[in-house]
Amino acid sequence: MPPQKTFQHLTDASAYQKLIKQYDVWLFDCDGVLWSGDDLIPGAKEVLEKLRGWGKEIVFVTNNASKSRKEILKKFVKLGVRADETEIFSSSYAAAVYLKKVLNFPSDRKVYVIGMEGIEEELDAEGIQHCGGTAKEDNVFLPPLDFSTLQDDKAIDPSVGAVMCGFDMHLSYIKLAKAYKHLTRPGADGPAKAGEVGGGCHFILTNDDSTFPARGGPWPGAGSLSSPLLFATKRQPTIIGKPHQHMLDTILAAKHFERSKAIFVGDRLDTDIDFANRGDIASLMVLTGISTRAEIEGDGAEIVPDYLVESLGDLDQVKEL
Ligand SMILES: O=C(O)[C@H](O)[C@H](O)COP(=O)(O)O
Ligand SMILES: [Mg+2]
Repeated sequence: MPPQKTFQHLTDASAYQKLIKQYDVWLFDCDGVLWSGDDLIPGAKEVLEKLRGWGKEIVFVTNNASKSRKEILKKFVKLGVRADETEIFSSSYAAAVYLKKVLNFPSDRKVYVIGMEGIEEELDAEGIQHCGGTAKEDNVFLPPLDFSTLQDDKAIDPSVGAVMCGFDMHLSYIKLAKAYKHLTRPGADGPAKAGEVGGGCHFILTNDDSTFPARGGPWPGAGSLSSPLLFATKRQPTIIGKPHQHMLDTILAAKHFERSKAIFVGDRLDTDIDFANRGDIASLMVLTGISTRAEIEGDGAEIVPDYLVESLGDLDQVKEL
């Protein structure tokens, strides 16, 4: 058995200073690191400003697909945190890029969305047609045990060539039922082809976080919302967000940094820290989100960061480099 990985718990200004000196590229998870819902983590804004002032490159990497990069940028502005759209990588963006650039998704096919504006706006930006999502007709409740409207020819659109599932606070039976029908029609396992009616239908999850950190949380996350579809269809989806490779590919296509000089700051072991570990990027865990210190201690710990601090705000104790 390989020896258990250990982490360094950093607790004072000189340890934080040494860490900052060591890494030139700082990648930040958002929910649970910079903010929790709409509440900024104390000190996070100040630390980001200091890192910029010391010439560090900043990148934001979020699995949150509820917003597009443009909308995430608005959130940064609202919270008074400096950011640029080119620094933001969301799973909604990475998923749209994956469809366009990796799958060459045909322009005459549509994506059926379980999700919110974030996914729709990123699909629009890539020129990909979509339905479901926030469309009025799919944001209603069906009368109990009444499947009649789903029999309508228009209900199950054969031009759909992919189902994309992300965080959706208006998840409903109608959306699950339509997505299920697309994913299980004859030949759905294959790729979507141009000019075809029905046939292949890709199954894509923006991310599969089990829980979501926000005030009063954790709450069920995007992965919990897509699980009924996995259960019903027995299909294995392609998952885009952290810890999966597609997210790293999307970042590296735009940012060309040396991995040995980069560090990823995250609150969640099975997404952020695993993402960094798999990608040969150093990892710093904070305790302001989902995962706990108990999970990285002891023999049973499977995913362990390189460093631990209580909160990103602690690094604000560093006054100069
Ligand atoms: O359910 C979700 O989508 C996730 O919990 C959440 O949005 C993760 O965001 P991150 O921590 O990667 O910023
Ligand atoms: Mg997080």
